[in-house]
Amino acid sequence: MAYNKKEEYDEAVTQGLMKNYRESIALLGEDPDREGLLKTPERMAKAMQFITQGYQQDAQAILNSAKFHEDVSEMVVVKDIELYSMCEHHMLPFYGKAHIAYIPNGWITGLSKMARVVDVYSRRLQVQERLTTQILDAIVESLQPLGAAVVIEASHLCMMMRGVSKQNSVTTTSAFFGEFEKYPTRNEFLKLISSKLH
Ligand SMILES: Nc1nc2c(ncn2[C@@H]2O[C@H](COP(=O)(O)OP(=O)(O)OP(=O)(O)O)[C@@H](O)[C@H]2O)c(=O)[nH]1
Ligand SMILES: [Zn+2]
Repeated sequence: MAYNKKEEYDEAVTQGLMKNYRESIALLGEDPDREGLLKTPERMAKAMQFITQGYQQDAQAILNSAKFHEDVSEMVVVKDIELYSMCEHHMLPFYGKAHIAYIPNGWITGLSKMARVVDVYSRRLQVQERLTTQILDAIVESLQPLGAAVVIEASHLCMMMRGVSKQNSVTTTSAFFGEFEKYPTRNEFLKLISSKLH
């Protein structure tokens, strides 16, 4: 399965979405037959299928595809993983960064798989809180670690382009498991992700 690039689109879904988007463009007062808009319903249909391709992807399959036995028990942190998701209330984007950590308990996974799991759950209709816990739960289920943590910082276009129109608010959500429920470990992680050193 292509993780990063959706190359195949379901024909029936594409046709259905195209019909809807053509109607939407007309309802919004535009001319769907104007040259610049002629291909727009098809582009939107493909873009939306790309943005929601996470429904067809399996986080466990991804994490387990590069799962290695390793006797280490030091904290692994992958920070600043960029994410783009869609708020389920307005179907407008929210975007930001995810920071993930875990303490292995016999198993590690490929570092890139963390970022792929972020994509699997970001590319759906989401709320930031659920996105955060789904990523955590996937890591816990696959690796059975001593601890795991996920922090997401994101800006929501539904709060920026419309509604309360607040341009600078950033929402932070977090989810902790095991060792990270204790303060020393949690604080070490929070300190590491706030550090500017790479
Ligand atoms: N908890 C949570 N809320 C979100 C998220 N994304 C958007 N929202 C909020 O979902 C809420 C939906 O509220 P409603 O009152 O039903 O919708 P609305 O009238 O468009 O609300 P306003 O955005 O305040 O204009 C808003 O407060 C949004 O800010 C998210 O990821 N998590
Ligand atoms: Zn919204």
